[in-house]
Amino acid sequence: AIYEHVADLPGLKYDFVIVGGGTAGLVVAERLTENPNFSVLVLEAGVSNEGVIESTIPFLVNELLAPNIYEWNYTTTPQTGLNDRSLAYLRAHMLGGCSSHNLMVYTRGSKDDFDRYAHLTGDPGWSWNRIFPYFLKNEKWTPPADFHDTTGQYNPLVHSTHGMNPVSLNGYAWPVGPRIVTATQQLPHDFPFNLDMNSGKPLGVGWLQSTIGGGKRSSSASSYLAPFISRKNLHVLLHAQVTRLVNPSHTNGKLIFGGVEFVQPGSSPFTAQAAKEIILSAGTVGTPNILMHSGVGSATALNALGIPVLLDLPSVGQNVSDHVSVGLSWSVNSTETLESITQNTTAFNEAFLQWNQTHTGPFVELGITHVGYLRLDPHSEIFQEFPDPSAGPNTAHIEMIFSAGFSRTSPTTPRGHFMNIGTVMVTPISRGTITLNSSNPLDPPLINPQYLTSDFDIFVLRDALNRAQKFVTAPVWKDYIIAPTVNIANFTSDELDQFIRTNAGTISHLVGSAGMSAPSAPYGVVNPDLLVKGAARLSIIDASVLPIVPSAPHTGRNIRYRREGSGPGESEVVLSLDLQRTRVISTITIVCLPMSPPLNLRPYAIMAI
Ligand SMILES: Cc1cc2nc3c(=O)[nH]c(=O)nc-3n(C[C@H](O)[C@H](O)[C@H](O)COP(=O)(O)OP(=O)(O)OC[C@H]3O[C@@H](n4cnc5c(N)ncnc54)[C@H](O)[C@@H]3O)c2cc1C
Repeated sequence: AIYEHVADLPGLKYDFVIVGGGTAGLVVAERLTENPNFSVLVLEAGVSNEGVIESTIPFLVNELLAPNIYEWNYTTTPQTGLNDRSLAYLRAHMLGGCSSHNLMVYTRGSKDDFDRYAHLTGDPGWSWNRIFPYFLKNEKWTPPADFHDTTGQYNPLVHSTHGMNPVSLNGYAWPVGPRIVTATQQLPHDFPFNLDMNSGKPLGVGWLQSTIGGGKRSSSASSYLAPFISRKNLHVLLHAQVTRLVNPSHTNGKLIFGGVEFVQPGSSPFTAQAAKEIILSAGTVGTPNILMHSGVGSATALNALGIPVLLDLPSVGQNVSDHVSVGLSWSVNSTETLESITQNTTAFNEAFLQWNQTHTGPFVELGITHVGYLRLDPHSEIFQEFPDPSAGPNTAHIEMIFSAGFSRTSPTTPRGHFMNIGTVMVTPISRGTITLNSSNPLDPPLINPQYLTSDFDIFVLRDALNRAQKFVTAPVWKDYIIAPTVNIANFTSDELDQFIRTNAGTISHLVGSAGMSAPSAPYGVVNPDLLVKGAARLSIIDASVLPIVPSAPHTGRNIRYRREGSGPGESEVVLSLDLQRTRVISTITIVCLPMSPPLNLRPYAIMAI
């Protein structure tokens, strides 16, 4: 059952208390309560997703991505890499978490990404092959809303029709879609067509797959909570903001928390008890925030704020990474673009009516038709300076998101009809932090992703924009594209950098603030079984445990590394040596490496050279 007021709960003693009813939290709540002997309480700070039409109708999601009650309404610290701009940092404040308001792009990442997690943690359970059955268990492949023939648009062999969360190809045919496929045929070397980017080998351009079924959003709330809400052993309390973990004790040298403290609006704190385990799933921002307010984090930082230190884990809140994006658009010689709806009230109302009546029409999706994954040129000069941070040769540095126009309109959106290519840097070297601003757990933490503070990251975005321009040179665009909205073709490299730093944003994929590492690693927050290091009966299950953001590839074959220096917490220098290990190609300084996983796996493997 879902409760609004703590007084309505039958009690506050459960086997498991799950902190955060978001993307991950509700999945684990469902799995645990399959066992009728387990009782589970989910504490969610936000509101219900029920009846929130903007969360159900895919096309309307943008309405949720503005300051409102469905949002934590965070802002990053000023970002030096973005010319000191602060960005809104979107985090859902509702059941289902970010799966209730994200852009529903369904990409699993590459085989390399998961194999790197396995290697980093020493746990083969994280490898692609071992995770793959869980993709299938999660995914319920569903026909698109328009029931079009999907032959040649995906590979059925890597999908499942028996999972929990409906996934589908686009259910509305924007005319730009087939043209994008033609462009891949005309420029096959640069933009090969990929039948299915969710096969573990995402390189190329393929048809978008979305967490949408029957024209409606699939979220953890719709797929993992709603069908099971009548389970007697599953209780969800809304408007319950967890402030800290309390009642600490020690058993066998391990820290155990006896309770979870939370508040409801205007209330004094309550404490829920977990007989078996406390499971943190408050997300990449929320989870480290709760840990630090509970005395788990860097002793130095906690002491400075007067928070009693219970467990010195310096990696808490460190090592965060994210995907940074910047887009280009072109006016087009067609009226069948997203603007035909977003800039026309009558058409908008008709589309709304059509969705309401039949769950068909343009509202069943976002107008993103394809996604592309590309690698930098292996001979690119940037690899003289930086080791390749991608997870391997099947992994992209660049993601491209192709849309049938502007999905959002603002006063600055030009009027007319457009095609958009969003480019995303998906293998960042920049690393940032989530830290506390005060000792009050109700104060928002400081979110500092340090976007574009590595020259590698800005290089990737420069390259990505050039690729986007290359894409529109395919003959298929001759009678379609009229002109770019911003012509960057003659920009100098410095001008291009300025364009990026002034316009780049985030696509809200922050990870790493409670990263997993091998049990023996001198950094990390959780072990590969997701139990917190140095604690018992406390686990973390959300995106904060991913030590490196999955990209959705690698030229470093010829590079070897050696570490110099490095005491815990110090910065260290990584030398890049040539294949014969006789010549230093470059050096990079990695700050806090002892608390972070290496940017590239191989340095650790061959550290001893
Ligand atoms: C706008 C946007 C677009 C995105 N687009 C995509 C996409 O297209 N495809 C994709 O794969 N990924 C996308 N992502 C990323 C993806 O949605 C997230 O990485 C993922 O949902 C994170 O899941 P999580 O379980 O870690 O955290 P969340 O889903 O954020 O869950 C955390 C939950 O904990 C709750 N919580 C936090 N603090 C507390 C507290 N103190 N007490 C109680 N409850 C608390 C929150 O309210 C929330 O419900 C997008 C994200 C955003 C924001």
